[in-house]
Amino acid sequence: MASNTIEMPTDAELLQAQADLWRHSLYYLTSMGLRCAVELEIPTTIHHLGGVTSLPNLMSALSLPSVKMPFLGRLMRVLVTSGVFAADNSESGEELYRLTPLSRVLVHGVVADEHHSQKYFVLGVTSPHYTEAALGLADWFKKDTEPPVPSPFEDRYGVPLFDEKTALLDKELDDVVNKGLAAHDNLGIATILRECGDIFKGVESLTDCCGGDGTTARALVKAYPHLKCTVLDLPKVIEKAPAHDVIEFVAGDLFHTVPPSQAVMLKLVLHFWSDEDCVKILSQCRKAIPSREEGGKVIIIEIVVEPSLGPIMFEAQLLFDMLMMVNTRGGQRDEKHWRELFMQAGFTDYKIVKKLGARSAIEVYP
Ligand SMILES: C[S@+](CC[C@H](N)C(=O)[O-])C[C@H]1O[C@@H](n2cnc3c(N)ncnc32)[C@H](O)[C@@H]1O
Repeated sequence: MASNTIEMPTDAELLQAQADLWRHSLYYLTSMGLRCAVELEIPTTIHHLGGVTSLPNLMSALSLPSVKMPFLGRLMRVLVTSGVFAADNSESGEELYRLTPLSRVLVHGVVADEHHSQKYFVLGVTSPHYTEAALGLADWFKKDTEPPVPSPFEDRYGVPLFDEKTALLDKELDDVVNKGLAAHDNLGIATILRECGDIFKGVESLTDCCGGDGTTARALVKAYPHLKCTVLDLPKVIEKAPAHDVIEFVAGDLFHTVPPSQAVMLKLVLHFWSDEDCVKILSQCRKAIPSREEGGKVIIIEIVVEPSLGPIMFEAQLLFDMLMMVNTRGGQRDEKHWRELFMQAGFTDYKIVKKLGARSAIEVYP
């Protein structure tokens, strides 16, 4: 029977609970502080100032009114605590702010092969549309809907995210999320090649499914010049892809057909799709490759949810899963879940070849 009394924590537990409650209820202010830093272009400005700056120099480089200096100091203090920036003191005792690896990936406008500024990822995921969709979670849970269950985003706005119709909802949002998606997806191919390039060794031909404008394919053929690489994407994307003398661009729909190759790659594709759709996509990929003996395999780069990666990576994976739950019909899967999808699509075996931070490289065999 429900009791109307509650066991009270000790004073020490109560004080800790209060602090934890503040942190968890207020973490959205960390996100908004990060968004503010990106909107003000603080990472790019510190980069232009040589990678290190004092608060007064940052104020003047940002052209902010001097009355706001103490407030900027408070914002920077939170962002230093969350690892976005680093701080130390100069010999004269003045506080200096520096870029960290995190803020370096937020520097915009730098021309370098491997650099893809994550500015638009931050602006997309902290946008009013995303946050409003998340605010509707409780109402969404109460709604009894026939499968396939629309995401809270789709439920709130009547159109899915990353869809032709998203631009009709809000052109600016569509633009930001597409740029954010491209930046997020592109961050990584150089690391993949360095950390587990062996998965491409000996592969004669490869189809990069949903390969966009061919950024990944160009990096692959540069590293493996013998590789015959095909990029499959929707016609509207392929139309705009820059031509390449080795890479073949094919306009099509991966639910209908995948151009045949010895290996097919699905890099950050399946987490957008429901289980049913993933099985359809994987089945098309299986049809496109030869037997395992002939080197046939599907290469998947995705999150494999796993607590053993440690609390920070695990939390990042779970938050990314919540992002997918709120905004798409997809999600992040653990190994058991992946195995079920591979077997349902008719594959016989798989191997997690390498863990790459919060993501993994998986080979799936027919
Ligand atoms: C998140 S995925 C791309 C990830 C990409 N492989 C990467 O790592 O950079 C987004 C891409 O999928 C493409 N796409 C979406 N639906 C598709 C479909 N049915 N057939 C082929 N491509 C599709 C989109 O046009 C977009 O270029």
